[in-house]
Amino acid sequence: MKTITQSMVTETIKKRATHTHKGSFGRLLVIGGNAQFGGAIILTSSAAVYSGTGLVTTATHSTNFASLHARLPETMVIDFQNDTELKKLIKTVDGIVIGPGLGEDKLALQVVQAVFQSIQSTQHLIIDGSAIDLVAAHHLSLPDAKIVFTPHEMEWQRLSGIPIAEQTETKNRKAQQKLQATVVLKKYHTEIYTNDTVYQLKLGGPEMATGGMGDTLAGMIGGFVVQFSDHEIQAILSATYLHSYIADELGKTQYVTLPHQIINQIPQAMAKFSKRE
Ligand SMILES: NC(=O)C1=CN([C@@H]2O[C@H](COP(=O)(O)OP(=O)(O)OC[C@H]3O[C@@H](n4cnc5c(N)ncnc54)[C@H](OP(=O)(O)O)[C@@H]3O)[C@@H](O)[C@H]2O)[C@@H](O)CC1
Ligand SMILES: Nc1ncnc2c1ncn2[C@@H]1O[C@H](COP(=O)(O)OP(=O)(O)O)[C@@H](O)[C@H]1O
Ligand SMILES: [Mg+2]
Repeated sequence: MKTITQSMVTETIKKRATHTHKGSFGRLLVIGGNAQFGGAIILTSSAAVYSGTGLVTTATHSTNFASLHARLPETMVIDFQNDTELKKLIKTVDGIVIGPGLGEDKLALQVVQAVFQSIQSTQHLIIDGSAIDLVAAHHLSLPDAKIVFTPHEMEWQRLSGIPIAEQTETKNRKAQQKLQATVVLKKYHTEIYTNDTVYQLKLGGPEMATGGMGDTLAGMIGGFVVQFSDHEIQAILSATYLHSYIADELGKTQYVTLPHQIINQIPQAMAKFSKRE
């Protein structure tokens, strides 16, 4: 396994060119948040915006509109029950994050199917949380797109069929090859399985064990892949690194680090790494 290094992050987060505008930094659609899990999609959307994504739209349950906008006026919203609007929007974005707080009911399944039917091969698709469980439970065929799965160990067990205690590098690699997608296996010392290489994160710790921490990472990965799309794998590695780097920095003075506190620190951390040689 290759360790993810600081230099991979500095190579990714380049200084922004001057003659640019919001359209230069990616369009991302973030889908999730049912009536019960609205907080998840606020975190994912916020992480995407604070990671520098040019334009973020959130497709969620309409009960979340007011709370989402109160926390994050930078995002646009649509009702994820509106199949026609959703499919129209999918055509206009560079990437999609689907799953945080989506739930697993009939509507959630329909939303995942709509995305799988409409997405194009050039678009990034980050599949997290409930969407991973839906793929596993309904044996959904994966669309032709740049797919990244972000499971925790139990979600990976459901998706790959490998029990947590048997999730070795060899077995995980075999399952990744079968999926032909990048897998960010989240745990203490997260492992990232790509088509060529397995990477390991040597940062992060139990100060991060709070609900919403993975929802936040999904938004960061989405924001990074649409912005730094020339090097998709480096973008994924960099987002994963920064997420835990910020947590460890906060963890020097805090017993726990909350997802929204990590989100607030993303712009500063990106500036710091973009200036490092
Ligand atoms: N504020 C909000 O709106 C929030 C909304 N959320 C949304 O909720 C949805 C469901 O996601 P979920 O992760 O909470 O539930 P699920 O997939 O059943 O996993 C839990 C089970 O797996 C087990 N487990 C074993 N290893 C593990 C590991 N390394 N990491 C984690 N778990 C591990 C674990 O074991 P146990 O705790 O019993 O020891 C337990 O049995 C999803 O859409 C998500 O986005 C959350 O983000 C929270 C904040
Ligand atoms: N003990 C730990 N050490 C390192 N990282 C941790 C630890 N506990 C949780 N994390 C990190 O927090 C995140 C949890 O993801 P996930 O379980 O999907 O959260 P949620 O769905 O509640 O948002 C992952 O990035 C994981 O690596
Ligand atoms: Mg999760």
